[in-house]
Formats: sequence, C-alpha cells, structure tokens
Amino acid sequence: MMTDGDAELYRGWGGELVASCYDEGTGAFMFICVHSTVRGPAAGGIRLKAYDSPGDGLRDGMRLSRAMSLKMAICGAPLGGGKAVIALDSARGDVSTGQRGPLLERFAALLASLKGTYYGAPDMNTGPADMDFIHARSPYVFCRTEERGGSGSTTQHTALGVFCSILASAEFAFGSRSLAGKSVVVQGVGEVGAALVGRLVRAGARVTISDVAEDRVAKLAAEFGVASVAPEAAAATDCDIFAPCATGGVLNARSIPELRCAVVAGAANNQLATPEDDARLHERGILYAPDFVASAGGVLHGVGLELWRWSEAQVDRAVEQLGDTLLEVFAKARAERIGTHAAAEKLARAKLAVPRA
Ligand SMILES: NC(=O)c1ccc[n+]([C@@H]2O[C@H](COP(=O)([O-])OP(=O)(O)OC[C@H]3O[C@@H](n4cnc5c(N)ncnc54)[C@H](O)[C@@H]3O)[C@@H](O)[C@H]2O)c1
Repeated sequence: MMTDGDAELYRGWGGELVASCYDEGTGAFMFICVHSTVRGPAAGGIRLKAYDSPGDGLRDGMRLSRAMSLKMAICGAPLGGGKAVIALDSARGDVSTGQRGPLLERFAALLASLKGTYYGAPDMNTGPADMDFIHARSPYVFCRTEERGGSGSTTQHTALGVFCSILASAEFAFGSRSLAGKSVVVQGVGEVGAALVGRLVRAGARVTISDVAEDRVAKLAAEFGVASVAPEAAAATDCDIFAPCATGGVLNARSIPELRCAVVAGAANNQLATPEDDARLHERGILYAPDFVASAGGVLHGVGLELWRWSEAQVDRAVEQLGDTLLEVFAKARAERIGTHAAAEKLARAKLAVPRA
C-alpha cells in the first residue's frame, strides 16, 4: 500500500514510471526508475547498495534518474534518464556470493519486462561482468566486458571528464588551467578517484586523498607519495580544489559553511543534498562544477563506443569538451547571477526536451 510519504515522493519526482519487485531470497527490493524517455530509451547505472529502508532506495533511484536525464541531455546522448536500485536490507548485510546470481537473475527478469524502455549500466557495486550476466538473460544493458562485445569499464573516461572539469574550473576561478602547485583534496579514491589522483599528480597538483577504506589510501599514498586526511575532515580541509568522488549529498547546509576551497569539482553523483545548496555555494563564492556535467564521461564512453561506434580517440575528444560545456555553464551563471547547477540545468533543458523534474 502506498503511504502519504510515497505519494509525495512521486509528486516531487516528475518521472515517467517505476518498475519494482521484491526478492525473497535476499530481502532486497528492486526499483527501475524511468525518469524520461523523451530523447530515447532511459539509461543509467544499476546500483547495488544497502539501505535502511526500501523507501530510501526508491528515493535514491528517483533522484539519480532525474540527474541522468540532465546528464544525457547535456552531452547530447539519444537517451533519457533512468536508474536502477537493488536495495539490500541493511539489517541483513551484504549478499553472499551464492545469492548474487539469483538476485541478478531476478533483476534481469524485471529489466526484461520493460522491453527496452530502460537500459542498465554498471554503478556502485556492479561492473561489466555483472552486465555480461544480465545481458545473457535480458539484452538491455551497456558496458559489458570487451570480451563479450561491450565497451567495458567507464572509469577512465569518467576520470578524464572530471580532470578536464577541474582544468576548466581552474581556468575560470584562477585564470589559468595550470594545476602546478594547486592543492586538491580528492574525497573517495575508489575506481574514479584513484584514476583522477594519477592525472592530478602528473599535472603537478599537490594532492591530498581521503577514503573510509584505509587500504586504498595506503596503496595510493605509497604509489604517488600523496598526503591523506581523515574522512570526516576531508570537506573542511584547506585547499584550492575539493573533488568529491565518493558518495552523494556531501554538499549540504552543514558542510558548505565549513568548506575552505575555491572550487568543487568531482565525480560523485548528486553532490548537492538539496537544490538550495546550489545557492549556498554561490553565496559563498565557491565555483561548483555541476556533477551531471563533470561526471558525464562515463555516459560518453558507453554511448560513444556502443551506440555511435566512435573510436577511443573520438570519445576522448568528446569527454575533453565537457570542460568547454562547463565554461559555458560558468559564464551563464555569472551573467544571470545564479548558481552553476541552476545554470547547467537551464542549458540542459533549453538544448533538449527534458520534462519538468
Ligand atoms: N564509475 C563511473 O564511471 C562513474 C560515473 C559517473 C559518476 N560516478 C560516481 O562517482 C563516484 C565514485 O565512483 P567510483 O566508480 O569510483 O566508485 P567506487 O565505489 O569505486 O569508489 C568510491 C570510494 O568512495 C569511498 N567512500 C565511501 N564513503 C566515503 C566517505 N564518506 N568518505 C571518503 N570516502 C568514501 C569508498 O570507500 C570507495 O573507495 C560515485 O558517486 C559514482 O556514483 C561514477
């Protein structure tokens, strides 16, 4: 039965449909959120994550699918926004190796029922090998392994896009794209964050890293000789550029007053906890590279290689151009005296027909 809270969730979302089911074996709820099919079938990652309640998983899927509509629009993909969430029961903990296959089979059946209205891709805790597994049961996925004919991991192109976003942000904020001597805090050094650290170090930046996974911090610190900071202190660390590459919601009413950076540019999806946080950053004079632009390299990877049949070099060029898109966003925000997220959203909606979110 739908509660008043659920109804509110749907009203505020503005999307097209949610397909859902329950997996008895694991206690997981699954949601496929199709925000928009105006530009083409919806597409977006398949997130496997533990949530305190199924409603939290649904809320996450809805918000992420809306951001995917903007991401698809801003980079010209012939796709709409969607997101799938496999919401594990946090009280039961992670799924065992033996449970993972049946769980993904259940998900593949839900995916098949949509008959191509939504295409999945790797996201948190799912990778190209999972896409191979799902594809064998339901063909609506991007980014299978290269051995199985897919475009493989999006990591490097996402990291390239974030790096180019940092260069464009530096140009706008500091008047130069040079990162030599610039201090950068990278929050979250998983797949994308670690690849970004390599690029930043090679560009001469003074990098500080932070992650809840201590082994990842130790490995990267040893590899690149970078400093580290405790996870709870990362956002408030004095630096030129803060790069959130961990989870969403890191820019909020509590953290924004504590930021000690000039620029925020990172890979994490949905960095703003609420729409008001865009204005909060604007008021503090912090230049924010909207996440749905900065992290669009992964979309360009999958769409470029699999739909447009681009070469790697063509994808690289398109990803590098995300920096130019950001400069357009920053100029619009300055001219209209609005937050950069609002400016990017206006650009996405004006360029392309995206329904009200
Ligand atoms: N992989 C892609 O192509 C892609 C594309 C677009 C957006 N993103 C987004 O970028 C972010 C990173 O993606 P990824 O593929 O590197 O994920 P990942 O899971 O490989 O890495 C995330 C890292 O963040 C760390 N982390 C989690 N909570 C943290 C905290 N509170 N403080 C510090 N570290 C914390 C984790 O330990 C992990 O090392 C995610 O938000 C993802 O949704 C990724």
